[in-house]
Amino acid sequence: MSEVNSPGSGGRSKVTVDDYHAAARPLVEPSAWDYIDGGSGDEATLRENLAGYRHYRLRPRVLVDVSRCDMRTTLLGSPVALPIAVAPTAFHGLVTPEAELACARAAGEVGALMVVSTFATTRLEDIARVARGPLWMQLYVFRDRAVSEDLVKRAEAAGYQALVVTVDAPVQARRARDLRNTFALPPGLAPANFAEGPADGSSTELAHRVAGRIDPAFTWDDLAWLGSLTRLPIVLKGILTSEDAARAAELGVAGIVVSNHGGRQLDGAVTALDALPEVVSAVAGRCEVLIDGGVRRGSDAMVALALGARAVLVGRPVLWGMAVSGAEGARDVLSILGAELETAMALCGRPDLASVDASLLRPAPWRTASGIAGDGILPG
Ligand SMILES: Cc1cc2nc3c(=O)[nH]c(=O)nc-3n(C[C@H](O)[C@H](O)[C@H](O)COP(=O)(O)O)c2cc1C
Ligand SMILES: O=C(O)C(=O)c1ccccc1
Repeated sequence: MSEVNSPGSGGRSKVTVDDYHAAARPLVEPSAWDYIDGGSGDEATLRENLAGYRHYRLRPRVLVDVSRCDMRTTLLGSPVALPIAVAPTAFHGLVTPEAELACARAAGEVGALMVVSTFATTRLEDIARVARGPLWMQLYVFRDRAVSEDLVKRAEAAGYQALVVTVDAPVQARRARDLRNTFALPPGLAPANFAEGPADGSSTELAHRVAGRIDPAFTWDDLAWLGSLTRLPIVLKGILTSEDAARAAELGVAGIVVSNHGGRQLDGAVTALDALPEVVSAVAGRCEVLIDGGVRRGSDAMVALALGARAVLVGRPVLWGMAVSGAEGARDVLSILGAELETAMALCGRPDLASVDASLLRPAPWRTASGIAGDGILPG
């Protein structure tokens, strides 16, 4: 039983990821809350990311021995206890003083992979020191290539096992909440991985100052340069089409994260869940395919796995957990998702990840009837 139980309440107060969402809100400074919770444009894609998981119904099989459900897998060769990983999110210091160290400890305790953001508020070496599970380093490629090169070398030296290059943010989207709030990091908080400190806590319009250093001219042709810097496998995060997925696979990337950046970049973009089948089919097993955006239940993760994802990443929920109770809260959020996935697999008669396949799903009836998607929505 978790320590996050409030004493005398007669039970656990937070048993779902949404419970953490509600509990975190009053604990986070309002402009930081908007930065975390918000999206771009009309936030249509942000909403769709959640709604998209309701487009499927489950086809449970029964009389299968589910006395033990095995959620273990590997991600680019690293063993993990569950196919649910921590997405890279900037500035963990906004939600807990232990910042990324809390997150790394939580991921380690549950045996999950953590992807560390370029804009972490803790040095990547310090995160590696407390980590007990695999770490991947998320990379933005900057106009000043020497800054990115330094990050790559340091990540490799510190034992990170892959580079996750984010490709859906050549420019920062307009996020109305942040613009209205003139969102800035509080004094004393800054990205920790740049020697020269690209933004100090007192700067206004932080996102633009920091994101303005990202090189909008970075293209496919530059990936060879990146590959020449490192022996780490390269994962591209933010792919949403079969065309780009095929191109990535041809270039030999090790993985793809199908993602619309949690509805924070291109508003109106397809959901990652909708894009997943075409990406899986285009790469045809040549690289690993992960997905993120809107996973709030273990059963959501199961749907993504059934559509061909090897793992899902979760972003905001981990931040909510940390806002409530640091490492303990993040661990509880990941544990809740793991327990829900395990239960869903058992109730579907799928005792291991290999048995979580497209036969588990059918489109929700309204979705077929409305003609939004009928034939061809499911792979195979
Ligand atoms: C507060 C916040 C900061 C983020 N920072 C980064 C980042 O630095 N690099 C990156 O590639 N993605 C970043 N993302 C996107 C996440 O990696 C992920 O794609 C998204 O949060 C997944 O959606 P979810 O929050 O619904 O799980 C960020 C997301 C949030 C919410
Ligand atoms: O906020 C984000 O989603 C993000 O990816 C980002 C981009 C630049 C600086 C900090 C975070």
